[in-house]
Amino acid sequence: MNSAMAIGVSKEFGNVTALNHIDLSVGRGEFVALLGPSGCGKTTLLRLLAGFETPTDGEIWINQERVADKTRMIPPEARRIGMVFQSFALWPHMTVYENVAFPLQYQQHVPADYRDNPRQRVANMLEMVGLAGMENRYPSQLSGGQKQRVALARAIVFNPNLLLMDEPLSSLDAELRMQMRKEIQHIHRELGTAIIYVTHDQSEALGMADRIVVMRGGQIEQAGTPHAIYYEPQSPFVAKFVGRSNFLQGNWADARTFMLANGEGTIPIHVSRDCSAFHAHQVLPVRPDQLKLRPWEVGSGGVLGTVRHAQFQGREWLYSIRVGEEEWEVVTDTREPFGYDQQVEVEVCV
Ligand SMILES: Nc1ncnc2c1ncn2[C@@H]1O[C@H](COP(=O)(O)OP(=O)(O)OP(=O)(O)O)[C@@H](O)[C@H]1O
Repeated sequence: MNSAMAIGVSKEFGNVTALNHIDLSVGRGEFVALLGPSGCGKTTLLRLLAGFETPTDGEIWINQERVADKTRMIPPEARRIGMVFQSFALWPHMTVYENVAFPLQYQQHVPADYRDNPRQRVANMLEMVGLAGMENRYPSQLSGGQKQRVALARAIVFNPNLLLMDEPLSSLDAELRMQMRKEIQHIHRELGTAIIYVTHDQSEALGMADRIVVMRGGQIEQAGTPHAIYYEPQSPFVAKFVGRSNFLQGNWADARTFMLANGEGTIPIHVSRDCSAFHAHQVLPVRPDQLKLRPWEVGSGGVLGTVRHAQFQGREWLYSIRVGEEEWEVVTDTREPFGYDQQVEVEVCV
């Protein structure tokens, strides 16, 4: 069962192709993050799902119903979806109560009990987002974090099947963002509502989503679990865009053996995952935490590196290691730090 589907969806604005044949399916209760650089089409896809735009081609399905194609369009209020935007979009002349209760009047699929007892329902929602008792305040009397909680309560009050969130935390400060992430996860667990969450912040996507859809130039570049996106990127773009990557230079001897160019000779690296997307580039993508350091021992036959920079980060050390002509980034939790110019053996664990 799906909460939302885009089938072959394209969207053109004049001669700009914002989306190019997108296929996306979001399961019941699934938390999907749309991640990608500015202009890749994330917001356009969300607006098509919401019903603010019509696709140029393809179909949109919400809750097993075809809600849009190039000839027909079911309006947003009939789609049973809640929405939260970066800008909060609260009505300034309405109290918190009136803002949150509003969808109970204008949405088309509202359980009768909520429509008949809006006070109780709004109070429950405000409690869920940590704003119990604030019904009579106006938006101008709230902090940024509180406004976004009101927007969240308003988005979920009518029991939507799908929640669309467009960069909901990007106007909040760093500490509040971390706190709100937990609250969004909590709400997701409590309600079991499917969420499609647009962000260009990879740590939000990695930290919260069940599945990440990485977009680029109006297309889906890769979709998968946060773990798969991070450790099994299928293109140089994903390897660079999500987290940091070293691209080790060498040659692919076969599908699982990368011959690392190391000074005069080569060192074979056995790779346990599919890296076929990188064969043509003759590189091996390696995360900074997939490299391990040891003091160098003559005759070890390993990869020789020299420490160029070392930064203490609290729980871990961040190193730049010179290997031949390249500089690799390494993150380790080694207790005994390595010093500047020290020779180390670098183990590649992929
Ligand atoms: N109403 C519009 N008219 C013309 N072009 C548009 C319109 N809306 C979006 N675009 C273009 O479509 C492309 C995708 O835009 P979109 O807003 O979906 O990207 P995004 O990934 O959400 O970017 P950001 O992270 O900066 O918000 C961009 O090239 C944008 O300029």
